[in-house]
Amino acid sequence: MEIGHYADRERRRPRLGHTGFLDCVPLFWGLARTAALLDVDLVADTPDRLARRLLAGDLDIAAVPAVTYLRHSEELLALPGIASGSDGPMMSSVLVSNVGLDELRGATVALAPAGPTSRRLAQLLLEERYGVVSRYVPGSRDPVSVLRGADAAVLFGDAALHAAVSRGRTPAGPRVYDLAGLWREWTGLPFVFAVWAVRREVARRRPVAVAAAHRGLLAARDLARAENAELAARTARWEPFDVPTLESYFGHALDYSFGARQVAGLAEFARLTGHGVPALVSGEWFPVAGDESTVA
Ligand SMILES: C=C(O[C@@H]1C=C(C(=O)O)C=C[C@H]1O)C(=O)O
Repeated sequence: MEIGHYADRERRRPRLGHTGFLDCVPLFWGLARTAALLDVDLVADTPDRLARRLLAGDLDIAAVPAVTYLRHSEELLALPGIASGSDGPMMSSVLVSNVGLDELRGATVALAPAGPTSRRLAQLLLEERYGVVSRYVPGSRDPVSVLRGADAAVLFGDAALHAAVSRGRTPAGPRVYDLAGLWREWTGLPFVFAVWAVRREVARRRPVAVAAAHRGLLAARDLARAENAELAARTARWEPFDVPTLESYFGHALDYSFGARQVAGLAEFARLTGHGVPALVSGEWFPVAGDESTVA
């Protein structure tokens, strides 16, 4: 009887951490429809906890906040070709505010828990683009109550999308500023909120499994893009967003590319926030999926 086989760590599916927000839904769609879902263990958690769990060895590959990746690029490698960001307004990372941005000097800004990149981007824009120094306090994830006790608040994920969509319908409410949109206007570059990262140690020990998961993610992304209308219609049955909103969010606002322009955007963010520029800028990625000679 092969009891040893059952417990063999190397046969374990790669544990893949995702945020559980709508920005990962197209990937589930593609992973399910290509059957690559059978080759990974999906684990949902908040972006900051995914990063902690990846670094602690509790996950093998995960979508981690860009700021965490920049801080830990010695332990992590980014998978090429895929990230979560946008080249213009993203809709799911926003600053909601009772006043204009240049009126936020000395004002209280509530920062969403669990989304360190959105928080850092908002602070960077306020301080460096608008010359505004505000008082930052911990915020909540509830778009309805988040402005109680604060003049403005950073939201990300589905709560931000909700705020962005409501603003279009009830223009009398608080203003909603799209953080990636403001970044794009300021720098001319796309913004990367999360990269898919693997621990270097896992990449060394299990290159074939990591390459297969990487290929699975790329194929899932491409299939979801090709089937966007159907994806939006199926998702709208369960989410508080209508089909046109989801079609536009999945198909236009979200950008899963991670090529030269996105790397330039990430490098610029690293420079402006005082992080070292990550090695991937000089071409250090996990070996590209599909190139079996580099992963055998
Ligand atoms: C804006 C989004 O990106 C999220 C924002 C993150 C951050 O601010 O650190 C991290 C992961 C992303 O999933 C979103 O999920 O909608």
